[in-house]
Amino acid sequence: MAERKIHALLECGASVRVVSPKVTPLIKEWSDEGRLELRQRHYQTFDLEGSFLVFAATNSSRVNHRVTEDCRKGHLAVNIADDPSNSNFFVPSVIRRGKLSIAVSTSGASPLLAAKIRRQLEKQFGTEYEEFADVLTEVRNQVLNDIEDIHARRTIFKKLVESDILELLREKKYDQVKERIKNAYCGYRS
Ligand SMILES: C[C@@]1(CC(=O)O)C2=NC(=C\c3[nH]c(c(CCC(=O)O)c3CC(=O)O)Cc3[nH]c(c(CC(=O)O)c3CCC(=O)O)/C=C3\N/C(=C\2)[C@@H](CCC(=O)O)[C@]3(C)CC(=O)O)/[C@H]1CCC(=O)O
Ligand SMILES: NC(=O)c1ccc[n+]([C@@H]2O[C@H](COP(=O)([O-])OP(=O)(O)OC[C@H]3O[C@@H](n4cnc5c(N)ncnc54)[C@H](O)[C@@H]3O)[C@@H](O)[C@H]2O)c1
Repeated sequence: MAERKIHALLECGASVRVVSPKVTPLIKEWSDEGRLELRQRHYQTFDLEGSFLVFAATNSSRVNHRVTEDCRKGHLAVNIADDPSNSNFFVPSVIRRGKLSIAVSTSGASPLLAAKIRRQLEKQFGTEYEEFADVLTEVRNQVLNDIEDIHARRTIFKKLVESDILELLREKKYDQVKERIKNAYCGYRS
């Protein structure tokens, strides 16, 4: 379980500290590669020093409870593997498409349901959304720079989001994408 959470944290660029007498081969590999800090021993309160998010993920509810109490005293956000009702945050099931993230949470009711909905959404939101978000970023920066009227900007953004650019990206018709962007701008550029 810790391995999965660590993987997600590393993917997000977090700096990770692991405290455990035993670790999986993959966690050991990440440690050897210098991708995380490994303290290969039992948990001590001072392991929390400098932390922002804490995951109490041992197989001992006594130890998890102790970590939770230490976090409360230190005002740290803690996720408890075997006691969701006492966690102060849950990890959602996430789809990432570049700058776009879609998170699904059942507030602890059923992680399997969250994962099922994630798989359904993955089909609906394909990899073209990554390109779409990149195109929108570029155009939005241009519009923010070129057009002062906030209502005009909103009209342009609405036109772009509701255009067929997404389908065009899916079909790799990049010339037509440029055309749509030009059209959205039409009449506004000073
Ligand atoms: C979304 C995801 C993210 C992630 O962890 O990366 C996630 N769990 C995932 C998978 C998963 N977890 C479990 C199974 C086995 C089937 C089952 O038991 O249902 C599977 C399925 C699998 O392995 O495929 C077991 C399990 N999970 C929790 C408990 C404790 C309890 O409920 O008491 C137990 C029982 C342990 C035991 O048996 O002792 C608790 C939590 N798990 C959460 C998140 C939080 C609520 C999220 C929400 O409801 O939205 C919460 C509350 C705390 C947290 O961890 O933040 C990820 C799917 C990623 C994806 O595929 O997209
Ligand atoms: N939230 C979730 O998604 C989820 C999923 C599966 C399991 N769980 C829960 O997570 C917990 C862990 O499950 P697992 O399958 O990863 O167990 P596991 O036995 O594979 O791993 C437990 C780890 O805790 C370490 N540990 C034990 N005592 C420790 C201490 N005092 N200090 C530091 N580390 C210590 C062990 O060395 C081991 O590496 C269980 O309570 C389980 O119910 C939660």
